[in-house]
Amino acid sequence: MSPASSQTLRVDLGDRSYDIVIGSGLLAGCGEAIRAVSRGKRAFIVTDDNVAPHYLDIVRTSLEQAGMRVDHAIMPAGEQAKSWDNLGRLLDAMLAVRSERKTMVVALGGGVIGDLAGFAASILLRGVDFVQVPTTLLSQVDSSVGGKTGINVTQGKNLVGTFYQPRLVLADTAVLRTLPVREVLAGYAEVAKYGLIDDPHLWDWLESGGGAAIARLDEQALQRAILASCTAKARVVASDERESGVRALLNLGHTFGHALEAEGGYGGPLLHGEAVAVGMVMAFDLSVAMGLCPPADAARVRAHLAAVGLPVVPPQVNGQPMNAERLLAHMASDKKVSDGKVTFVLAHGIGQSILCRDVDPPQVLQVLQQAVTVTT
Ligand SMILES: NC(=O)c1ccc[n+]([C@@H]2O[C@H](COP(=O)([O-])OP(=O)(O)OC[C@H]3O[C@@H](n4cnc5c(N)ncnc54)[C@H](O)[C@@H]3O)[C@@H](O)[C@H]2O)c1
Ligand SMILES: O=C(O)C(=O)C[C@@H](O)[C@H](O)[C@H](O)COP(=O)(O)O
Ligand SMILES: [Zn+2]
Repeated sequence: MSPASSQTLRVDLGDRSYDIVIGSGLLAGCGEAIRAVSRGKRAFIVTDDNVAPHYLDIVRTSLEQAGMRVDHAIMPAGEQAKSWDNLGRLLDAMLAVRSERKTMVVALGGGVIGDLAGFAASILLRGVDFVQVPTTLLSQVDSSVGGKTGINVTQGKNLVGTFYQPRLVLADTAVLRTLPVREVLAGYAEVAKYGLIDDPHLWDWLESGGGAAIARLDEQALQRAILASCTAKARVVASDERESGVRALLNLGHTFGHALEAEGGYGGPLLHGEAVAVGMVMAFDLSVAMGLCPPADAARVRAHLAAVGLPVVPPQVNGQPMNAERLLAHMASDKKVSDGKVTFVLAHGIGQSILCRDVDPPQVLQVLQQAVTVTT
């Protein structure tokens, strides 16, 4: 199945361990690989209406050639698909074709489809297996690995969901050729995140041309970025699957970012990766304000993300700057809140992220106020 150039990583979770296969041109042979980890001979593909015209047939045909019966559902594209309504519709569609306990759910799409289909798989018939076939850079470097599934609700981002690991991840870099540039850059923000958390060499490479190479979809650069990100994520997930400690570092930029997404409206002005880019800049600004991080490192983060074409300040909404107090209020629903206090992911510098509970809300507010003012 795997083209000669593919690479395989393992996520080590005992009897729930699984492979991440990374390579160009994997889709055509995905049926055999999925059949090999399936308990039965049925598959249910979940995809969206942008991905379906490009890749549904090739995946369906490959699964059928591997001897599987295939059903599918096509969800609306975009962040708004991660909702109660769409979860209900998807479960109805799965039940309408009498999906069985041995049916394999195939999440064919970006992080939205992965999160939604993974959540549906985790509760359908009290849990059926699923595989991730990520089709965006963001999902190949981050969301397809680690088993976080979920939807957005009125109270906040990803607040309802499960930890539920896939049986296999197949990341075919060839599918990134049809991805809009803006989406490539949004995925790039999560790659940069891995450099900023604990891999200064990755960051140096990104800054010194690796980032530009990824943005123009250079194959070697893509594979290096996906491999580095997935290796880091697999290691963290294996040691702290349910985020009782170190996994929270993968949330760098997300406490701010999720607040920006919630305030802008899901499917609003910022894609998830864009919100993470702005959020990482804010996390570094807060680290500087708290005397934890040299200002030069925060300046490098801002300059590099801006240079590749990512936003580094919050956008305006309906011609108005975002409201800093409201952004702060959104942070109170962060999943890293305990005893009423948010644990922030801050940094001593590039590649030196830390978890910090001793953060003064007024200091956070000041960083937010400064950031929203820049947009006016
Ligand atoms: N579970 C996790 O660990 C985790 C990690 C990071 C992000 N996420 C979640 O992932 C979501 C963001 O995922 P995303 O950035 O992949 O967005 P997405 O799933 O919305 O995909 C982005 C857009 O690209 C289109 N698309 C996908 N693949 C394509 C292709 N190959 N060619 C052309 N168009 C294609 C989609 O239809 C969509 O319009 C957010 O909801 C975020 O919360 C989850
Ligand atoms: O896998 C993780 O852990 C992450 O934090 C990865 C993030 O990129 C991702 O956006 C995740 O969904 C955020 O998790 P949440 O628990 O804050 O919703
Ligand atoms: Zn993320």
